[in-house]
Amino acid sequence: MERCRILLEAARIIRERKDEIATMETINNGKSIFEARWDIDTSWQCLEYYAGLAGSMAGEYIQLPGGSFGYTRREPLGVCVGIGAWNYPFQIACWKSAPALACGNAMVFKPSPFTPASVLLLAEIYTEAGVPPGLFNVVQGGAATGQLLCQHPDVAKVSFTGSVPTGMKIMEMAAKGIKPVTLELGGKSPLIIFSDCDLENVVKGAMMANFLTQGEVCCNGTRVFVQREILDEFTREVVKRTQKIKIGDPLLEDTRMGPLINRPHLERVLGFVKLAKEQGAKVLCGGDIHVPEDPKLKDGYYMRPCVLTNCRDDMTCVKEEIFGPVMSILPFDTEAEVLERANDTSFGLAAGVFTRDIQRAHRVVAKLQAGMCFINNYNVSPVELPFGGYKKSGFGRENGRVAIEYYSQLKTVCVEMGDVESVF
Ligand SMILES: NC(=O)C1=CN([C@@H]2O[C@H](COP(=O)(O)OP(=O)(O)OC[C@H]3O[C@@H](n4cnc5c(N)ncnc54)[C@H](O)[C@@H]3O)[C@@H](O)[C@H]2O)C=CC1
Repeated sequence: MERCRILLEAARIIRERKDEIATMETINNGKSIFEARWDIDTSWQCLEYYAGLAGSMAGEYIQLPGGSFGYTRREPLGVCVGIGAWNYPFQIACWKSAPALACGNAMVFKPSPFTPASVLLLAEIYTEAGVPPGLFNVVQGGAATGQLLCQHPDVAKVSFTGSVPTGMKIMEMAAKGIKPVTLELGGKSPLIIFSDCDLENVVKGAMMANFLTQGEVCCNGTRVFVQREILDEFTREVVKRTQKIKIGDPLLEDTRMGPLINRPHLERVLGFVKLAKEQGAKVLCGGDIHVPEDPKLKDGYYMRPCVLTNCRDDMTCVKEEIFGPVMSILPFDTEAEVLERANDTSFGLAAGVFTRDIQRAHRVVAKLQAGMCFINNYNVSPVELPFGGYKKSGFGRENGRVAIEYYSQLKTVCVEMGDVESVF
């Protein structure tokens, strides 16, 4: 209950300082202030959720013959390391630290060197809320710092959010110390749109699945499979709305897309668009640099969100994670065909299906190889629901009740009520 009270107080302070934290996050990452406020909301909600669970963690009592019994205790792991990506800096730190602290662990958190700032506010807030000194710590640095943390003999667990190649390295390092890991890695998720869908909702869903945080979202549904009957109508509408996205100074209220994280990443994303064209895709809009009218923004890493058509499943833009605002539209005819194509990837983070046919919706998600499936929506992230991947998108879960299992260990106690029966 003490952990609960402190986490609730931290959640209250985050709510109170929401605008300040969101502004810091926008400067940190480049996402629009509008979106940054959403991130801060899911952050304090996460603290509230685990505050609620902190006081209710319990073991099991198991009866054994002869009056003997066993019971289990859920115990903390010790010092947990959190390593974050740059796309949701504050939110990632909350999604990792809230269950870690609720379970009685300490956490050392290392943000991405591209977004070092906002997590310091979280550390300040935890201290103000009453988290004892040393229980939540921020260490700045890049890969070398991350490696030292993973290899440290006093570290009991590593929770990582980032790319697949780094995830592999983390797992290797953790293996040497037999440490459990949670890996939240990348994706190339399918969004399947059947012709019986509600078109207005589907267009909104496809935009949400592709263009939040400049498209730098791990669970984005970037392979948009559209049933052929509605292909033209959907494409027309999605292009029209994509062209209307307001790009510019992310601190302005009406901006919906800010700059990408840095120049090398912008060039990488533009490189994917160039390669897509060379491989035969057609750019229906965007995919090039955007220079805002405001002269002080002229060197910013802005690009216009891109919709690609004429795509094939073997193209690089359809196979690899771009991590930028690039949507690939892929026509399909039948349910069986689209399921096979949707699952034909080494990733498995998320998937979405839009249809008015309730039986089909559940039949399709049951067959999708993805840890997070959406029916008739996309990229909503209630903290009550577990989130995490299948296949190369990682394992372990964040959020939801199940995350408790990833930040605690189970002790079994066997109690004898009779005499010891010995064979000796
Ligand atoms: N599944 C998920 O929940 C999410 C996944 N991602 C994935 O993350 C990627 C983009 O984020 P990045 O920051 O570029 O990923 P990254 O893998 O380069 O870096 C992530 C973090 O790991 C650290 N790091 C890098 N090398 C390390 C090493 N050898 N040992 C220990 N730590 C190391 C970095 O400093 C950073 O803090 C994308 O591929 C995206 O899909 C991003 C956000 C959420």
